[in-house]
Amino acid sequence: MATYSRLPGSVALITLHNPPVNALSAAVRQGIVDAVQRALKDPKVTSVVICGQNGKFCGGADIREFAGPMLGPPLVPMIHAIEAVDKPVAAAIEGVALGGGLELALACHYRIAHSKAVLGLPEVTLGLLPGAGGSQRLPRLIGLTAALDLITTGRHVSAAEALKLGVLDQVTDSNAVDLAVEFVRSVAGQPLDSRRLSTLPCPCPPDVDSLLDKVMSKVRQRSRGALAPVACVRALRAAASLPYAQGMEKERELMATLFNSGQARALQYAFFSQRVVGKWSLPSGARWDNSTARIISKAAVIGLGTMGRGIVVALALTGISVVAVETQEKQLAEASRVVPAMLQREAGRRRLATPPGVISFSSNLQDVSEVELVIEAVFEDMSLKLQVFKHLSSVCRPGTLLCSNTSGLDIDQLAAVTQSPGLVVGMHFFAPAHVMKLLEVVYGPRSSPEAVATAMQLGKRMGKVGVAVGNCPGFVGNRMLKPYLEQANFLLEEGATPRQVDEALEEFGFPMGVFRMSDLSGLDVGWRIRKEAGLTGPGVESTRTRQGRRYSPLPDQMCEAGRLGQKTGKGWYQYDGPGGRVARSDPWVHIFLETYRAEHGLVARSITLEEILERCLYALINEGFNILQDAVAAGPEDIDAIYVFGYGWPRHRGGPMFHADQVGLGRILQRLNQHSHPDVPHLKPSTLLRRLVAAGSPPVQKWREFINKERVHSQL
Ligand SMILES: CCC/C=C/C(=O)SCCNC(=O)CCNC(=O)[C@H](O)C(C)(C)COP(=O)([O-])OP(=O)([O-])OC[C@H]1O[C@@H](n2cnc3c(N)ncnc32)[C@H](O)[C@@H]1OP(=O)([O-])[O-]
Repeated sequence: MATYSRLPGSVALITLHNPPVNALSAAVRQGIVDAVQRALKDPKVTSVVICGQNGKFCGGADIREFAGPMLGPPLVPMIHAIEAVDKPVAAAIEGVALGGGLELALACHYRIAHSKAVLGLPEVTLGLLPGAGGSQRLPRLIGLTAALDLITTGRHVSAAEALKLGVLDQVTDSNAVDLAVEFVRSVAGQPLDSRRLSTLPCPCPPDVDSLLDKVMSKVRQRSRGALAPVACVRALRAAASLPYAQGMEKERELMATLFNSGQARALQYAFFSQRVVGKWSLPSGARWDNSTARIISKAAVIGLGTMGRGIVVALALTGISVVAVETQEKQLAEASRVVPAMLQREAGRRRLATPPGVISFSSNLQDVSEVELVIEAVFEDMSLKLQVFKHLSSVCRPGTLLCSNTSGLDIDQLAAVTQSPGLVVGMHFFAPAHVMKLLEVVYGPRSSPEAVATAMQLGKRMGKVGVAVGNCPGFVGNRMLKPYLEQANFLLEEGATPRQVDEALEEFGFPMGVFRMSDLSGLDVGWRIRKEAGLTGPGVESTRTRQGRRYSPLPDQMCEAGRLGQKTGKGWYQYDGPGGRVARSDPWVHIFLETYRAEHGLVARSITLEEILERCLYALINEGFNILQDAVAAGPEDIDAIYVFGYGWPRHRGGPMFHADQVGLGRILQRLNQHSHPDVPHLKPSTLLRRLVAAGSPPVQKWREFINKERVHSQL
């Protein structure tokens, strides 16, 4: 709702009440409509201030209402009515003015904000556009070029930047509501025509068409099939070329198309998934709201390879003092040189004046004795990690949390060699660790709630999306990746080319197909893991069935030929040289594949794009169902957040489990059955998938409840 009060000196104060962010729910909209009417009718009122309760102006339209029928007064006429008021109206912005919240402020005649406020039109990130006049008013206020940037990226801006752009009239370090009240009193009675943004022309650069074309091609390239950024550019083209009323008509038309698109539903689901994963729970009953996190101020990182360096930077950026340890002198010297520069660069990118944390470098493990938390990031080798954990357990003071950045090794085994297994968790970062948003927090059967809470809290401080997952080989992300990679290799055996597979996946929306990705991360990473698993290496017979399952030796043979990817200038593609980035098809690979097929008596067949997507994606999704069944992930949102934030799954497709829901569980089951083969266990449909289909394929939002019920009745 919204409350109305009259302050001394003829100012009406309208306060939005809808915790936690005063979203514009039906009740709030009704409250605003009523309060504005009251202010208009009251002859003693000469000016109006709109603010939000509890230091938050407004977080925009109530996203939860999007799923149901539209109730209450619509937003657009409400906003028009505010602009039309003939008494000065000011928005007093504290906390946030986002989406519909900023659109509400743009309808006001003046905008005054607290210096810590954050503003933006992030609708594009929810698959929408600023459809309450924002796409038409903002460019009229700050010019087309700046509006294109804000609206197509959805980025949040600080009050200082908003003031510079011209979004705000004043910024204060003290109380924004008090200042706004004082301000509107001072302008009462003054003409308002020039303050009504809908009446102003849109300031455009002379080469407006070429600017719009350039931005359109940039958003198409960046967003790979996402509809909303394209619609945003179209709405801004209308603002630049049409009178306001016609621009609004275009905005309405575009919004209607977006609103009913599957992409908007997927992006809104992704928004809520990101919040659901913060409310973690463990099978023991420990949860985010009954476990206490420790506040870490001093940490250590062991191992300064690529991952370790990124983790040091991520920690230092939060203001934590970091002891960075590397026992190899050459690597230590290089890290001491590179890490401070990385930190400076990242601090600059985040607009921090100075990097807040202090880093000390050491080659001596003894130097970590005083820290509160250690993150081990040494080479992915179990015996080495066990040695490090044993050593840490004796060097660190009692109570120190010991974390491993392993990408899939057994956390419980590491915990077992320490004196306090309860204080051991996995903190699986993604490269580059100071940039990528995902953090898998891996708990073993003995990890304490405090250790999980601390790792999750630390992840949040670092700006990560932390997802608590159970301990199993590969955890969630890499466990699901395995069948996906496997299918991609099988497709090559059967007649596809790396480019064909990659193009299908890139068209689906991944920033990079599986083979380009593999070239980027290095083919030797998987090779080492397969050697450790006894799947390849000296003495292993070169057959296409290993350990009782279909196996493709193709990637091993690539490594044996020295083709390790970008770092060697050759992999599934060829590059200009070692470290080259531009992938070109390589005739060598085609001959290699033909020779391989001939040797194994395989006849290449033509493979459709549909088959490529089905085999790669449904194998991955099927493993997701197994993961839910095994309770390694608490719900589909956890898996989807992992894939969206760590594995390049297109956000406008919600995540693999959301995608399965959209495609239809019955169809996924039927296609898995069709592609299934006795020696490819990953394609054998999971029991959970079968049970969901048998239960009538409930929507993804109901799966958590379904799984819990099935578990109680021991059906899973
Ligand atoms: C014609 C239409 C045109 C207009 C379209 C729009 O305006 S589209 C909208 C454009 N606006 C946006 O895109 C802004 C979206 N919101 C945000 O970006 C952030 O929430 C924040 C920066 C406002 C606060 O960050 P923070 O880290 O301090 O907190 P937090 O993120 O953890 O959220 C706390 C709780 O609030 C909930 N909730 C939040 N916003 C909304 C909402 N609009 N609605 C409903 N609920 C919302 C959130 O789910 C969570 O609930 P839970 O889990 O406790 O039950």
